[in-house]
Amino acid sequence: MKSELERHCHGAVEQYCRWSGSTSMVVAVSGGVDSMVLLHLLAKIQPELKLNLVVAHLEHGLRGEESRADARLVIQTCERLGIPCYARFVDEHFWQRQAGNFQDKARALRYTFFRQVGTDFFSGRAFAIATAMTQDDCLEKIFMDILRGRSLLGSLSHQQPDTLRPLRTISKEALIAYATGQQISWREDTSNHQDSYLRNRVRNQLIPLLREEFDFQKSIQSRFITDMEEGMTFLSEQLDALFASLLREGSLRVSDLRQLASFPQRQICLRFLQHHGIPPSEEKLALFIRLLTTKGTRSMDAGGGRQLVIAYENIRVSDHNAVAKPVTPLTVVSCGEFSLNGKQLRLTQFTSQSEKRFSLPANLVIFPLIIRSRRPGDTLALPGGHVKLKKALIDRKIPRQIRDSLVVVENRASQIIFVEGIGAILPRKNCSDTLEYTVEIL
Ligand SMILES: Nc1ncnc2c1ncn2[C@@H]1O[C@H](COP(=O)(O)OP(=O)(O)OP(=O)(O)O)[C@@H](O)[C@H]1O
Repeated sequence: MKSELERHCHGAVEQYCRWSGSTSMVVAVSGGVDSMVLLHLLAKIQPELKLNLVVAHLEHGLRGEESRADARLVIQTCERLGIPCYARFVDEHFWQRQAGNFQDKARALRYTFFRQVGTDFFSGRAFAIATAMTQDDCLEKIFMDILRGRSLLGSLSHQQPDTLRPLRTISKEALIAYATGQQISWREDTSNHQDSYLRNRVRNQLIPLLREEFDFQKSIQSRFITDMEEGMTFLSEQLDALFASLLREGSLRVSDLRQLASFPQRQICLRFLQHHGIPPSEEKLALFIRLLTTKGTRSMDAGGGRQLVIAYENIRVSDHNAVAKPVTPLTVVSCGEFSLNGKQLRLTQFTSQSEKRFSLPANLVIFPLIIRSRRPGDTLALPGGHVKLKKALIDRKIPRQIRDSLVVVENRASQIIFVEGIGAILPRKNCSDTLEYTVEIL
């Protein structure tokens, strides 16, 4: 007979697997009661739902013997349950080199590690990260975001679609009762009792004070909170979809952003920075939004040697170093993957069309091909007639700064058959041959 908690977990995980189409999971286990219960619950339902589980534990290296004992408990429990476990031990000196909010840094480090474990263990196949966030954690997060003036979109929406939180409607009290009843061992993090972090002060002082006046169980389950959660999740998904519809070959149009109201405009800018792996900040976002209203070619430093460039009303991110770095000419006699000044060109003998992959008919792929930068006088044979490459790049609104670094592919008959940023150059609309090639810049 399954207990109520087991039934709940089974239902939540089954629903997630059906929705995502994947049964592979990285279970984030800290050794605390919440995640130890999650681990046992998932181990219990593993055979029925055919789950592929791997555990990830990050030892922050800040609580000496205490945190090493947490890691040992997680590793030993996994051995007993027959679940593979990856533990990463962080050197305490690592933290001395880190500036900014420690809790935010630690969280970012944990998620990078969880994703790395999943990518390695599941060899690039889709997987979810399962964490043991509880109802109490949700409430704490909402309070913290309000108090710090942060967007509630993060704490109230179900966040990234690759994250599973089957216990988010369960109280910590219920998890402790389950762990005690099932004799599940867990570790107490003594730093949770120290009030040096805002989160602990919210947990240890603010919440108990409010608990005297309010029934939290009722508040969390209230229509108001569930409406807010569902509303924020819906909004988040809509914004993701809007962003996906506006993004073209990694860039956005200023005119599309200008049409948006201030909230969605900010959210799309935020997603654009995240899409390019640029850590967003209030200052970067403010500058980005200011650039939308100025004229001409403009740019801002995005950090990490990268630049956000707006040219011809097209917004893209470029590498400082890659700007105008010409391609060293290369002659190729077969398909393959070729390194060109920090970029890779892949030429394969199958058809696969997508935003970044371009099909070339076999009658144009006459080896040897020359891969190079543009040259003065380069001309493209297009269905409407011959066009100077320079003009085609201007028409395509490709910024001047990057034109010399674009990859151009020429065949043995001295015909240009591909230009990065433009795509395949086909002289006739329908010039496909039976055998096709695919060219792609990575
Ligand atoms: N050191 C750790 N190693 C592995 N997993 C951890 C670790 N710390 C936290 N977790 C996982 O993250 C869950 C939530 O922990 P906590 O609320 O402290 O972190 P959070 O990152 O702010 O929360 P969330 O990611 O769920 O929004 C834990 O229940 C556990 O599943």
